[in-house]
Formats: sequence, C-alpha cells, structure tokens
Amino acid sequence: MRKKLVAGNWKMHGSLAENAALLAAIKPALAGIEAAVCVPFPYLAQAQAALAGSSIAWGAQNLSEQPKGAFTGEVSAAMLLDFGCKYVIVGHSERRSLYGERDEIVAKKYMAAQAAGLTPILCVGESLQERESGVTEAVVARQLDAVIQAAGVGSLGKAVVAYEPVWAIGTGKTATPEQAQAVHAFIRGKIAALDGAVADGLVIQYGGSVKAANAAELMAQPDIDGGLIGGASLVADEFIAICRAAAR
Ligand SMILES: O=C[C@H](O)COP(=O)(O)O
Repeated sequence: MRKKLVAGNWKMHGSLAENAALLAAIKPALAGIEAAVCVPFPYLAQAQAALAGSSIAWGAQNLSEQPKGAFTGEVSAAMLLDFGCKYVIVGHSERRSLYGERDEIVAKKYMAAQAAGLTPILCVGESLQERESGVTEAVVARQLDAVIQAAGVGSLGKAVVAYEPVWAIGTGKTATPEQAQAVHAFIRGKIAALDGAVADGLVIQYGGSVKAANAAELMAQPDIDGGLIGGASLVADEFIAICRAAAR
C-alpha cells in the first residue's frame, strides 16, 4: 500500500519571521503525519532547526547537476544533505520554462540527487497549448523517458513523481479529479509496462491549485498519492487541512 505524501513548495516566498510562524503552526498540527516542505536555500537551516525530530521532512527546490567546483550561484546535492534535506524538487515547470531546464539537465539533476541519497521529486506536466493539441501523454512520456533512459526505470523506486499541469499552477484552475487521475494512471501504466513493482510503489503527487477545498476529492483518486502544493502551502490552515485530507 502506497503512503500518500504532501509536500509544500514554498517557491521564492518567506522570511525568517514568516517561516517561523508557519513552521510553528504546522509542526504540532501534523504530528504523526508524513509531510514535507521544500524551502528556499537560505531557509534550510531554519527548517532543519524547527522540524528536526518531527514527522515533517524538508528539502530544496533545485540543485546543481555538478558535484562541486566553479559554478557560481549553484548549490550541490551534498550541500543539501549537510542541512538534513530528504527531498529536492527537480524539473519544476517554472525551472523548465523560465530557466531553460531541458529534459537532459533535469535527468542529470535527478541523478545527482539520487547519487547523494536525496529523494528527487520529479515534476512533469503539459502546458495549456499542449493539452489543447492533444499531446499531454506524449509530453509527460517524453519527460519521464528522459529520466528512465538516463537512470533506469528502477531509479523511480527511490523517487517521487509530481504531475503538474502547467495551466493549473498558480491559476486557481485545478485539473478535475478525473483529468488528474487519467494522467496519473497513464504515468503508472507506462512505468508498469517496464517494471510492475516500481509502478505499484511509486508515489505520484498532483500539483496545481490544490487547496483545502479540493484536496479530499483529488486525494480520493486511486492513482493520486498526495500533492505538491504551492500557494496553499504558505497558509498554515490550508496546508494542514490538505495534509490531513491526504492522510485520511
Ligand atoms: O509546485 C507546486 C506547484 O507549482 C503548484 O503551485 P500552486 O499550488 O500554487 O498552483
């Protein structure tokens, strides 16, 4: 039986004071519930200090594909491990579209994370134009194949996949539970064709305008195993309610 996992992606939000209040609210409320927050790099130490010993893991939103060296502004997997990170998001659509991260670099980052012992949360998903052109499955398959070809299907046994339709991110426009389930089932089926056990165990999160109000319906779908939450993860009551809905 797969365990659901909800992870907050704080994106470029927060301050020491705001984070302290948010972490202090979610920690006791989620006692015993596995969840995670992926915070901006400068706040990793704060998340580590606040959440150590709790059921909430923490992680980052990006990493370098390089292990070390003259790469100004980059952060390595080993550095994330130094701050106790468990997870790192790779291939978020904002990184793909705003920072030109192509499938090949996403696969390298995924492998760098795993080589260091971090669990990558691999984001896949189509744009509105791609959905309207009927190529959703082809896009998601291409994004998955990049990683499968580079790292092998077995690597997904130590990863989380997040399906995030780009048109639903930060727009208030959630995919319907049926739309999301259809793509989640496609992802699991594609992986099952290569390795049934990996597909059965794979946590596939949904991301895109998840809120307390729509979480239960999404989490009730058979192939939705949690969520990757942007805006609502910054609001303690919303994040707590989403995590609780997933844990039910
Ligand atoms: O990583 C999270 C997603 O981009 C979803 O963001 P959102 O919940 O603000 O739509």
